[in-house]
Amino acid sequence: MALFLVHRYAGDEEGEQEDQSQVLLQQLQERAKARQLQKQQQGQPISTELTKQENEVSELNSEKESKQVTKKRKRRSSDGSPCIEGQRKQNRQLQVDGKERPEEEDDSTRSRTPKSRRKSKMPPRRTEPGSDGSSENHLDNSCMAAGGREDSSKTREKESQRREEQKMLNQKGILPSSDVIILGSSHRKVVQKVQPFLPQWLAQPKVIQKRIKENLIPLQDIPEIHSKLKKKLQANGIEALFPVQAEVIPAILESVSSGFLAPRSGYQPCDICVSAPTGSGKTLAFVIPVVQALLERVICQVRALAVLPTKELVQQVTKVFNIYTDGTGLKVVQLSGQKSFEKEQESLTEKTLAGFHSLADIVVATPGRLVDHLQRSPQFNLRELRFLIIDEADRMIDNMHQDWLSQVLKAVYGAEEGTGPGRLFRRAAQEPITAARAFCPQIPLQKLLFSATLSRDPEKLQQLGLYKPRLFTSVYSKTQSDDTEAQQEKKYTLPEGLSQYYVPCNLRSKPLFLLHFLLRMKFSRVLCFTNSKETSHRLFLLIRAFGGVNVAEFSSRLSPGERKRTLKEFEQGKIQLLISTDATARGLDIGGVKYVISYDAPQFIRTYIHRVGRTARAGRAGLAFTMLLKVQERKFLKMLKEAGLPELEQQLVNSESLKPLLHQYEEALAELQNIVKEERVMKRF
Ligand SMILES: Nc1ncnc2c1ncn2[C@@H]1O[C@H](COP(=O)(O)OP(=O)(O)OP(=O)(O)O)[C@@H](O)[C@H]1O
Repeated sequence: MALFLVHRYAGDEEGEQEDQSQVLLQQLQERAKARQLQKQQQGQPISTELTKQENEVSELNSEKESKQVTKKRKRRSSDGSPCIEGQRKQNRQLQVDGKERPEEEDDSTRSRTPKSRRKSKMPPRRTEPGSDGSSENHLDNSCMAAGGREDSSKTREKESQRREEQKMLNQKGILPSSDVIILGSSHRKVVQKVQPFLPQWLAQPKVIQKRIKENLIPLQDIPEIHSKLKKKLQANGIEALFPVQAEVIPAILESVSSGFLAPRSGYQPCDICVSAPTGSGKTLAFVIPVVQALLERVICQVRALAVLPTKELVQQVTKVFNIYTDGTGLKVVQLSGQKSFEKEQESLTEKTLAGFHSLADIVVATPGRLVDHLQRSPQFNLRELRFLIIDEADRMIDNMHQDWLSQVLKAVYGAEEGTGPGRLFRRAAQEPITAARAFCPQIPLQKLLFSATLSRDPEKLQQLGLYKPRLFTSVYSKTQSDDTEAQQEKKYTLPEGLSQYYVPCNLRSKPLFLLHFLLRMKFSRVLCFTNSKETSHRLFLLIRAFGGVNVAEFSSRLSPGERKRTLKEFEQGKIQLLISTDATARGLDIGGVKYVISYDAPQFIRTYIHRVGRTARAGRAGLAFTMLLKVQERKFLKMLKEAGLPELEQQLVNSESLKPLLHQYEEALAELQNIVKEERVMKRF
C-alpha cells in the first residue's frame, strides 16, 4: 500500500529517485546472484542467503518508501490542497480533545480499526466503491479528485512498472517465495494439523469385555486366587468373576508372585490403570489381590493405602476390605473424619515398651484427612507401603487436595538425601535398574488407578509419576473393530443394562414431571440429582409439601450421621425418592436403585456418566432420565455424542396427564413459600 501511495504522488524528482532505486535494486540482484553462486560452491544452504537477500530488498523498499513519503508530506504542505487542509483541521481538533497521537500513526492507525475511530470521535469515512476499504486509500482517492488527476496516467504507468519489477525479482528468487512468511504480509503458510500421539501403553491397552453377564469367569478358572479368598467370595454370593476382575486380579498378583516384599526378578512392578464402566466390579479388582498379597505378612505395618474422594466412599471401601480381611489377622483403618482426629490416631498406632507399632495393614482415607495425619501424627508412617490405590483416579488427579500425592511419596521415600552407607538401603523412587541397585533390592511401591472415566490425557496422568504403566480398559465396541476412526472417538462406556432417555420440559413443568413419574408411573427407588444443595432442598420441601411420596434429601446440609442414616434407609427401600447433589454421583454402590433422574442437566460428561452409573450396576438393568430445557437440548446431546455415547431416546410427557396434579401443586408451591420464609427467619437467630 505504501508503494502504491508513493507511486501515485511521484513527481519528476521522484522519477529520478525511482531510477536511482532501480539501479540500486539491480546492483543488489547482481550481488545476491554472485553470493548465491559463491555459497553454492561452498556448499552453504541457499535459504540463509535468500533471507539475507530478502532483508536487503525490504530495507531498500522501506528506505525508498520513507524518502518518498517525506517528499509527499512536504509537497502536501506546500500544496495547501483542500483535503490536506481538512486533515490539518482534524488534527487540530484532536489536539483540542487532548488525544493527539504521533503524526506517523495518524491515518494508518485510525483507519485500521473502527474502534479507534470511535474513540477519536471522528465521523465515519465513506469507502469508495472498488477500494479496499482502507481510509488511506479513501484519502488518496479524494485527494486525487481534488487536484491529482493529471498524475493518474503517470501513476498507473509506474504501478505497472513496479509490478513488472516485482515479477522479475520473484522469478529470480530474490523476493520471498510463497512458503516464507513475512510479518505483516498477507501471505499465510498452511499450518499442518497436529495429530494427537498417544504413548503406546495408552494407545494399545488391554481390552476388557464390557458385557458382564456374557463374560462371567467361574472362580475355579482363576487359579491365581488363594483358596481362602475364593471361599470368602463364595460366602458373599460370588461364584464367578466379572471381566475386569478376571483381567486385573491376576495382573496384580503376578507382581507379588515372589512375595510382596521383593520385586519379581529384581524388577519394579508396573503400575496399573483400570478404566471400566460404573458398577463393573472395580472394587474387588483391587481388594482381592491386595488382601492376598498381604496374607503372609509377619509384622503389622501400613502396606496398602487406598485414597478416595469422599467419606462415604471411604466407608464403602473399608467395608469391602473388612469382609475379605476378616479372619486373616490383617487390620483395616479408615481415615475420613468420621471419628475424631485423636480416635483415628489411636486406631493407627499403639505404644508398647519397645516404642510405637502400627495397628494398620491397610489404610483407607480421604486425601485431606490423610495429609492431616501425615503432618500431625508422628507415629504414622508409610515407609513400608507396597500398594497405593487411587480410586476415582480422574477426580483425584483433578483435585490434588493439599498436594496429597507428593506428601504420600515424601512419607514413602523419605525427604532427606543422606550420603552415608544407610543411603544405599533407603527406599528410592522407581527408576531404571542399575548394577548398584540390584545389590540392595527394595520394597517396590506400585500404584493402582481405577475409574469409570479415567483420563487418557498423558499430561494429566503424568502428574501421578506412573512407572511403566499398563492400561486395562473397556472403551471399545465389537462393531467398531474395523472402524478405527469411530473407535478413536469413543471416550467412555456405559453399563450394558442402562437405558437412557431425555425429557424435554420447561422450568415450570419440571417438578410436575417428577411428580408424574413418581405418582402416575409409580417409579420407586429413584435417585434424583440436582446441581446444587439449595435446589435439592427446595425440591425436597416442595415434594414433601405435595405429599404422597416418601422423599429425603442428601447433601452437605446434612451431618455425616444423617447422611449415613439416609443412605441406609434408601438402600432398605424405605425412601421412594432421594434428592441429592452430586455427592452421591460417584462410586456409591447403593443396592436396588432402579431409576436415576437428572432434574438438572449435568454440565460435564463425566458427571453424567457417574450419575447414571448409580443404576444398572453389576450387569443389572436400570433407567436414566435427564430433564432438558429447550435451550439445553442441543449442547447436552452434542456433549454425549462427542463422548461416543449412544443417542438418548426422547421421553415425552403428555400435558393432559399433568392436569390432575395442578391444583395440589399450586397449594404445595404456596406452602413452600411459607416454609422458605420461616427457614430464613430461623437462620437469622
Ligand atoms: N463377581 C461379582 N459377582 C457378583 N457381584 C459382584 C461381583 N463383583 C462385584 N459385584 C457387585 O457389583 C457391584 C458393583 O461393584 P463396584 O462397586 O465394585 O463397581 P465399580 O466398578 O467400582 O463402580 P463405580 O465405578 O460406580 O465405583 C457391587 O454391589 C458388588 O458387590
